[in-house]
Amino acid sequence: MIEVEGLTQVFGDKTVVDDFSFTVQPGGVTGMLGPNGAGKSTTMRMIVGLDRPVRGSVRVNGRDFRLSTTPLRDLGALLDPTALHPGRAGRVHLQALAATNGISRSRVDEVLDLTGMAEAASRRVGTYSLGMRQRLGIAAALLGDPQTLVLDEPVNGLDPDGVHWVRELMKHLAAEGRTVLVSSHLMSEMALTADHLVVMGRGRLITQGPVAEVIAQATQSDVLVHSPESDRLAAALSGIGATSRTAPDGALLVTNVTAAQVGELAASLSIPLHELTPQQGSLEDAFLALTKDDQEYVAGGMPSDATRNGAQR
Ligand SMILES: Nc1ncnc2c1ncn2[C@@H]1O[C@H](COP(=O)(O)OP(=O)(O)OP(=O)(O)O)[C@@H](O)[C@H]1O
Repeated sequence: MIEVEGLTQVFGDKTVVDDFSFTVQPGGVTGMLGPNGAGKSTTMRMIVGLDRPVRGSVRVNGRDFRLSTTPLRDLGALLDPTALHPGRAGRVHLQALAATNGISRSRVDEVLDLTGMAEAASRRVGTYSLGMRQRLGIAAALLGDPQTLVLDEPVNGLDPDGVHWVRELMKHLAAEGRTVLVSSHLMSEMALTADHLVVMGRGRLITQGPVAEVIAQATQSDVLVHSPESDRLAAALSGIGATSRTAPDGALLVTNVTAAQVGELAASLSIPLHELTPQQGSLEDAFLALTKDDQEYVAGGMPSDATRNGAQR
């Protein structure tokens, strides 16, 4: 378990992590989401003890991780895959880590196999692609067979096969009862991988909870209804406080009501239904809604026709 309490970090005159508290439970994958510059990496660096917070505390499995005498066994981290010695072979990098942490050489070969890096292990890290560096970083995080993992953007640079592999690996590690905290900008990936979410913006907690709850809290859920008597149904739905709007194909999109209530109401009035489908927002919808006031880096709109025409002249 990771317990973060009142964590605060200041760089210059900017408070980049601000009284941030959250808990990561074992046995599941917790996704940390936030816009660019929200403070995710800074928070992760403080969790793994690379940076000292100005205020607040972090406990990993009930203890201050910075005092650990077996750090790689307690917590495995992937933070910056580019921060590797370019002249060293991948295997040598892992062997050096293993030697300073009392981990056997055979474990190095195990994690190289596990991450698909065995063949490239004798090549210098400087020749690796970003995806290969990520795999080596994940191999290093797994070296001590740790109870807790902190992974900052682990799928960055990986091909679809690699993304799938990381997803399955994280789920597998969590199913073994480990604690897994992961950040990613890929919402579709997070929706498939995470059980819980911690959403942050401008260094502060926006919300945390199970993925379905976070999505439900931030998005409007509609019920899609197809009926040959949609006008009569819409009138009846309005009588029980639901709001309906008509889609271009004639379907009703109904809010403030469950699919079961729509079905029961239709049955009680003998209104036939051809379709009754609950529709939930996506994690991306929820993320955009939750962080809309906390985006620091907002792109300009698409070039307007006027601009494009002007450019052509
Ligand atoms: N060592 C540092 N010195 C000064 N400012 C820093 C330092 N590290 C991070 N920052 C600033 O802290 C803020 C949070 O950065 P951080 O990298 O933690 O955000 P993030 O949520 O991980 O962003 P991204 O999604 O873009 O990776 C940013 O404004 C960043 O410029």
